[in-house]
Amino acid sequence: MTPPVVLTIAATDSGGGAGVAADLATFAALGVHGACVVTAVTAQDTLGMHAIHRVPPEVVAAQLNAVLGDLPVAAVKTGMLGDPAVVRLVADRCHGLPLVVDPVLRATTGARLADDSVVAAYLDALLPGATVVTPNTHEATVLGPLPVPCVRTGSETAVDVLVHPDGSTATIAHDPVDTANDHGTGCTFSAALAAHLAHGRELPDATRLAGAFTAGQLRRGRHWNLGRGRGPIAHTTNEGAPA
Ligand SMILES: Nc1ncnc2c1ncn2[C@@H]1O[C@H](COP(=O)(O)OP(=O)(O)OP(=O)(O)O)[C@@H](O)[C@H]1O
Ligand SMILES: Cc1ncc(COP(=O)(O)O)c(N)n1
Repeated sequence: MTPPVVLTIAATDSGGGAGVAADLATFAALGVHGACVVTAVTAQDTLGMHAIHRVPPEVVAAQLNAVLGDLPVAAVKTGMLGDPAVVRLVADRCHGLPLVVDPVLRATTGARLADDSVVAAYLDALLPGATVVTPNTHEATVLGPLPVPCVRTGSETAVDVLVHPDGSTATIAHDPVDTANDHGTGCTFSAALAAHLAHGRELPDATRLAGAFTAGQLRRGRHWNLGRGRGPIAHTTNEGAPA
């Protein structure tokens, strides 16, 4: 059967932990075809961010035209956008589709990935038309209350709270995993959420399944030894390499 298509609009991470690499691996694991629109190229490893090269907005627009003009996109996920013009462009092209916005403002390693103009564009243009927003604790503080559903993800506590615009909440708890290999966790969660929405699941169900998948991948990679810093969450689902 032809799989649903999910589009990620995000940046690359040369270390393969976060961004587009995490999203496409998650899509493959969850049975959807992944398309990708690249917003920036980052030189990054488990220790930190070394360089960021933004893709010009007109090239981001050309990628969006190519994907949206050809593929039957069932859901979209956004990661690092990094430029207010790109935030507005994504709002213009993607509102109306199931849209998961992971409002990436800084990396776990501390690097700032969005300035005040990007935050303003999120609040003004992109977030109001999102299906769901997935801020971590820091992002939720910066963005404040939102007019759309949010999943406030619980780094390390593994307790996620789905907050509806009317203030009602649903709490979803997973078994916490004790690990330092968590680079790319938020990307994995938001990509999994988009994949489950593309499969037709309702938001509460998709949220629960995305959290369970992410916790499972953290567990899978908890003893891995990749890099000298915070290692990546597992992006494989089958370590059975050819014999
Ligand atoms: N230690 C952990 N054990 C189990 N689940 C976890 C753990 N840390 C995070 N999670 C789960 O992973 C998902 C993503 O949450 P998290 O808060 O880490 O995102 P994030 O802070 O946006 O990540 P990132 O900093 O990578 O962008 C949530 O479902 C959360 O409950
Ligand atoms: C390209 C890119 N996208 C997103 C993140 C955030 O992920 P994390 O918080 O795990 O560093 C990142 N570091 N790099």
